[in-house]
This record gives sequence, structure tokens and C-alpha cells, in this order.
Amino acid sequence: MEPIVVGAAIVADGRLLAAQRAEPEALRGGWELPGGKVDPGETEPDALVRECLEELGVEVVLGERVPGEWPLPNGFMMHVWIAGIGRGAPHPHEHLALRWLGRHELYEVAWLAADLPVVAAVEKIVWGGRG
Ligand SMILES: Nc1nc2c([nH]c(=O)n2[C@H]2C[C@H](O)[C@@H](COP(=O)(O)OP(=O)(O)OP(=O)(O)O)O2)c(=O)[nH]1
Repeated sequence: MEPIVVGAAIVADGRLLAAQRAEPEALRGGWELPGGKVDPGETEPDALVRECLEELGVEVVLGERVPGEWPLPNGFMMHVWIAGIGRGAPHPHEHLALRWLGRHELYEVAWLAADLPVVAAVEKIVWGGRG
């Protein structure tokens, strides 16, 4: 089985949460969806809830899985869920910064290259057709 990275497209008040990576050096400053690697024996949704708690200090409530999967440069495959915040307010415990992006701000941040098609897929689900 391919190693999986799970990502959360956290949406609140019509905005998507983007997080700016602190490390490794090659990815520092790039923007991503909160998440991380699935540990052995862990389900993907459990891993995503755990990562969001560790990284942001929030309990997320997972919604639908974004159809598709995206290869990452490190050989991992990324799976993404739409999510809401069940409890807490996000803080960048492991990131340089967080931003809530409205539909028309979605591409204002320098997303990691692998994330661009993911953001497009999330945009379609959350906001529908042309904006
Ligand atoms: N979390 C996340 N990782 C992404 C995204 N896009 C992307 O290319 N990646 C890459 C960056 C990292 O090489 C890898 C995820 O690793 P991570 O560092 O977030 O995961 P982790 O906390 O479980 O990692 P680790 O420190 O245990 O190695 O996937 C994304 O949108 N979200």
C-alpha cells in the first residue's frame, strides 16, 4: 500500500484555512492544508483528526472526502477531506502562519506545487462553478 498523507480542507464562514510550512527548509514558506502522515495501524480519518489537534489545537469534524488523490514529491499520496471546526480556534503550533482565504483569495498564497490541483478540487466542492 502507498504511504498516505492526509490533508484537511477546513472551511468556516465561507473561507478555507491555509497553513504556512515552517520546515523542512525546501518547503519552508509554502502554504498547505493542515495534516500529515498516517501512522501504522491508524485510519486515515483518525490521523487527520490527530494532526489537526497537534498542529492547530482544534478538534475537526470531517465531512466528505474530496474525490481523487494527489501524488506528492516525497512518494506519498495525498487524500483530502472537507472539514469543519468542532471545538477550539486554530493556532499555528507547528506552522509559520495561518490564513483564512475567501473564494477570491484562494490563490493569493504560494501553495506548495502539489496542492494547486487540490485547492481547485476543494474550490469546486465548496463554492461550486464559476465565481
Ligand atoms: N500536511 C501536508 N503535507 C503536504 C501537503 N502538500 C505537500 O506536498 N505535503 C508534503 C509535505 C511533507 O513532505 C509531507 C507531509 O509531511 P508532514 O511533515 O506534514 O507530516 P508529519 O507531521 O506526519 O511528518 P513527520 O514530521 O512525522 O515526518 O507531505 C499538504 O497540503 N499538507
